[in-house]
Amino acid sequence: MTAVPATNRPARGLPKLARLGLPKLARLGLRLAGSPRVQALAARTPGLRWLVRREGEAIFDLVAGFVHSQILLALVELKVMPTLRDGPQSVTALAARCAVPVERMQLLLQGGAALKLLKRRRDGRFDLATRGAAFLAVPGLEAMVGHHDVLYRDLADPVAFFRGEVETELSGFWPYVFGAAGASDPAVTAKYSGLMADSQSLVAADTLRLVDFQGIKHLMDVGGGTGAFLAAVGQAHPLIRLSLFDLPVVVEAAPERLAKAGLMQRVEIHGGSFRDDPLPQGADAISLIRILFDHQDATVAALLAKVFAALPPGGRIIIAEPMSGGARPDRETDTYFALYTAAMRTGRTRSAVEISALLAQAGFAEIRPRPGFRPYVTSAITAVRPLVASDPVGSANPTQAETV
Ligand SMILES: CC(C)=CCC/C(C)=C/CC/C(C)=C/C=C/C(C)=C/C=C/C=C(C)/C=C/C=C(C)/C=C/C=C(C)/C=C/CC(C)(C)O
Ligand SMILES: C[S@@+](CC[C@H](N)C(=O)[O-])C[C@H]1O[C@@H](n2cnc3c(N)ncnc32)[C@H](O)[C@@H]1O
Repeated sequence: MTAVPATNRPARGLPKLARLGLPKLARLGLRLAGSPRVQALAARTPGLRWLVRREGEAIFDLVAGFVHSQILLALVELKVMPTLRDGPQSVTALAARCAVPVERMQLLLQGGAALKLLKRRRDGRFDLATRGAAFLAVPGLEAMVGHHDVLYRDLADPVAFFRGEVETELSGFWPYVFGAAGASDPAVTAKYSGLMADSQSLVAADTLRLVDFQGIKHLMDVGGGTGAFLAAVGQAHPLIRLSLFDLPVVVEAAPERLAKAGLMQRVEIHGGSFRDDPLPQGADAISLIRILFDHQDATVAALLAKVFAALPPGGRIIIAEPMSGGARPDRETDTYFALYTAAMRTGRTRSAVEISALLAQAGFAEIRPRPGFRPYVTSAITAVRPLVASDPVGSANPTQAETV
């Protein structure tokens, strides 16, 4: 007989269930939950009925989630929610406005009300519900949902998707991800930069809450788009000098935004590619906001090495983006963002542990993950270039192009 270590031995006198040990208890739980007879019995048992209903609803939500998303997409495309901002409307009025047959409009509005985006009034008219109003108030969210048809098509055959057999549409959707060459058309770039900038305000707000910017004299935002994050930092911290670095075609639209924010006196704008060009020196902090998850590990390692080289000893790096829950899978980031970045084919939603390892490899110290209070908006990690030079483990060679 194998000896059981004293710490693993169940104490004498414990009830029989506890003596089974936790793993065995968990297996027993699975057997019970997975038995149709136990399910039926629980559904008839007064103290357990709520559990059956709650679990059933949770499972049904998974089954029906894609239908919910399509109801949301139709409401967004038909602009039903903004229309109802001004007050309730009848089904026939909305049907005429949206060019949808009355019966189908009823179906859509009833579905929207069931999802609590709309409210069905006693007189049969439909109104905006609190959740619908909150949805409209999230900057950029309507536009984000509006482009989900692309991801939806990429996931239409999920097994083929997970086998890596789908030529994803999303892989061609964000032109800048593939380097300067992919972002040469100013009209196309303006559309994508706009989508990013609109959805930036919550990210900036949460990053400013998660990260202490005190002591920073000069912040450079690498991949900072048209300057939305810098504008938020500049307004919150009036003494920080600011630099923006992004592709030349992207930064073209930055002066307009930064001038509107009254920040032109404090900002330097640099057009360049972090793949091909060195990063400008002089900032004592560099931020990478929603950058790493666009790229594969080799590109990220090369970029972090460049950031390390551009910072003075004691300089800080600030990373913010939605992160995988890693050992504790997260409902939003390990589903939506993980599949989204996988569909881009160059991207990956990394956990704080994975990003920390890449930072350590680049030579950074004092690596501090700062879990977001709503991880689907962002989490953050900060680190410091050590005062004493140490040999970074990673290579500083930038990758020229991502192999897709
Ligand atoms: C008391 C009474 C009667 C009423 C009270 C009313 C009241 C005050 C209710 C509370 C309402 C309230 C304050 C709600 C607040 C809701 C908020 C702030 C919701 C925020 C939601 C944010 C969401 C859903 C964000 C989603 C973000 C997405 C989908 C981002 C996607 C980003 C992508 C795909 C980025 C891609 C970049 C790339 C390509 C990978 O590089
Ligand atoms: C997902 S967006 C994030 C923009 C902004 N930081 C935000 O959170 O809204 C990625 C940004 O990285 C920039 N980018 C991509 N490749 C780049 C490169 N090689 N050099 C500089 N910037 C690049 C894009 O132009 C884009 O603005």
